[in-house]
Amino acid sequence: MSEGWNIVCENLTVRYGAGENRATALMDFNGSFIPGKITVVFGPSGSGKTTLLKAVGTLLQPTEGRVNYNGKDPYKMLRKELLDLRREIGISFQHPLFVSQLTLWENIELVLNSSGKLDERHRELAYSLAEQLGIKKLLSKKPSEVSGGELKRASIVMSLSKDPSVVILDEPTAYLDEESSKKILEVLEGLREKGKTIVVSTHDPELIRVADVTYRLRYGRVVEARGDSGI
Ligand SMILES: Nc1ncnc2c1ncn2[C@@H]1O[C@H](COP(=O)(O)OP(=O)(O)OP(=O)(O)O)[C@@H](O)[C@H]1O
Repeated sequence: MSEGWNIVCENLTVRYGAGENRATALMDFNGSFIPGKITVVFGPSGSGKTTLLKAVGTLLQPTEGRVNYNGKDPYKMLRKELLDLRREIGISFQHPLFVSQLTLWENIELVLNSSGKLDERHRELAYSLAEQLGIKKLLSKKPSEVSGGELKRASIVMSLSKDPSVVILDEPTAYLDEESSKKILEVLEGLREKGKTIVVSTHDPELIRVADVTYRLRYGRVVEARGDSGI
């Protein structure tokens, strides 16, 4: 499957902690993420961007409200159905997770394998993404042997090489120089052309500029929504 999914959030609320420590990170988020559009979530640090991306990415069950993938709530799916859906979601978070004993390439293969996509087509896709993002020569290195920015780009290759229908990237251009950020934008524009559903959080004005739809968050609430997010 390569086309994107329609993701619709209804009154999505996420609270962390319990008792006196209970805090609302996301409040009543209503919005959608649609195929062939780059949807950007931005706002100050702590405004709930990562929380929203995790909830949309099926990694954090909302306290209230719903996420719908083509009309179905992943948090109510049977395990097998949820695992199949997760194979079609490529996520890269701010602090990338790698197995430290493995090379970058082995880490990429690990992700492909766990998605049932360890084949030539996906290996080639990984190589071409690595080339596009300027890290192909580093694939034989271990995570500790490359810079933070290089690791960030490797993590984006890792999440995209399985050719997911839904792409969720948390601050993909953070800590990157202008040239690397531009390459990430080009990758995102290519994914948009392919009709993927693209969800990105950022502080980067350039990324906000190329977005089709934007949600600005403040204290866990949407304070401004722009673009056509209708389905
Ligand atoms: N696991 C957690 N337990 C308790 N509180 C949390 C947890 N994760 C996040 N928070 C809190 O929830 C709020 C939203 O955090 P979140 O990481 O979603 O913000 P953000 O907009 O992504 O911030 P940044 O731009 O700094 O990455 C913050 O107040 C944060 O301290």
